[in-house]
Amino acid sequence: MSLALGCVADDYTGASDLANTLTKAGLRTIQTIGVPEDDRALPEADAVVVALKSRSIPADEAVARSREAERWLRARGAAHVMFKVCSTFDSTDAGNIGPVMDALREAAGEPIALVTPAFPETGRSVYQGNLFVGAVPLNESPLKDHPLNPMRDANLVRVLARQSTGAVGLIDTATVARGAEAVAARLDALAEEGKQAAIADAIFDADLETLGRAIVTKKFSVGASGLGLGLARALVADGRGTRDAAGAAMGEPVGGAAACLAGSCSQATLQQIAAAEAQMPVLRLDTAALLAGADAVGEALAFADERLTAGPVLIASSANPEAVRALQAQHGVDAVGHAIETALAAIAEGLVARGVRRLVVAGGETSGAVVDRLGLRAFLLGPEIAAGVPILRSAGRPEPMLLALKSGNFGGPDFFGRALDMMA
Ligand SMILES: Nc1ncnc2c1ncn2[C@@H]1O[C@H](COP(=O)(O)OP(=O)(O)O)[C@@H](O)[C@H]1O
Ligand SMILES: O=C(O)[C@@H](O)C(=O)COP(=O)(O)O
Repeated sequence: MSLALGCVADDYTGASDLANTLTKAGLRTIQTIGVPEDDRALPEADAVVVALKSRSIPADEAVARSREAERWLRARGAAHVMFKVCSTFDSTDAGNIGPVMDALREAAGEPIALVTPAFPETGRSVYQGNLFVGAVPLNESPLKDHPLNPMRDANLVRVLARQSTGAVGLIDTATVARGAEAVAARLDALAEEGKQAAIADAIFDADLETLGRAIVTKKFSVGASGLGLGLARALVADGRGTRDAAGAAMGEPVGGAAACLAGSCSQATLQQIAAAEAQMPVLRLDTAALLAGADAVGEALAFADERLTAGPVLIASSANPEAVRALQAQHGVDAVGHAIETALAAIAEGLVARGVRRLVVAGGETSGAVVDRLGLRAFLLGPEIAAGVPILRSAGRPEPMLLALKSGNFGGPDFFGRALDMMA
């Protein structure tokens, strides 16, 4: 396998989002869960996205896992490795974007890393270093209430500087408008000044194409799906792609029952759960009772047992920001997140034991817990359900499964119904 592009993603939904973008742009892409144990089990690909669950773990562990993934990708020919972070730059001042970026940049031997989370297709744009979510700055968006990493500063030069050991500069929109050579020159100039990272403005896909052309010959970058798009288009223009890569891996229907799980508390997911009430039975977990030791998993599986033969069910822990804060104040942020993720993963395992073969999961950390519990190791890319959310087909499992791992913030109000229709 000689890869045109290698990617290390800090969560599983983010990895499937990026793999979807690369596939649509013309790179045959595989998503692996962690570093694969055996290369021979993987089909030929132009790009591999190694998905890690490293966004909210201690920084030194995130660095170690990311370095291992980067070494694996380089050994398979990836001259450029992109570190995939969230388009809303989800992180805390302790990391993990800064520490992982510092370590991978140094390993690549690059003096400076270009960084941009812009993803115009989903409304994420960067102007003068400030990240906008739709029409509002990041700190005024629903991300200000994220249960694990509330984002309270839209200025990414500042945010990244607090996490990185190096100084951070800016490649502004006027420079990007002058083209790839101007971007490359500005990157060199910032490196000369001693900057080790540069936030790059990008508002439209054309800006990301410029950035992709400017850095495709460098060894390392940091971004969300938009930068993946820019890099993929530059590589395809260079003859490194595959025609008809998109949606090719959907395969035969997998049959079995279908279900949805939601652990995301994002505004988009809360609306999607409300809309799903009209389409399927919905169980809202009693999270206070779960934290107090009640058998929420047993109750959820009993709920599913009574209904699964008639059609899909949705089981959700999701709650509004006030309820999330109240539970966290009582038990602590980490304990709440861990207990709920563990319960949803156990419910997923129970559902699969009951014949579920098509599973939709909302939430990045939640998807990580579920996929790990199910022991899934790699995915092939099927068609796109909504921007940033593809259908995934499990690889290397005797009985294949279809999954959709939805970033909390992605998808329209009808997401769950639409995903189930497309996975039928
Ligand atoms: N009712 C709740 N109260 C507090 N935390 C919750 C609740 N439901 C889920 N969580 C936790 O919130 C976090 C949501 O993160 P994640 O799954 O990554 O969603 P998103 O994709 O929206 O970021 C998880 O750790 C999850 O366990
Ligand atoms: O870039 C994005 O917005 C997504 O790909 C992503 O990383 C999803 O993270 P979650 O919202 O935590 O699922």
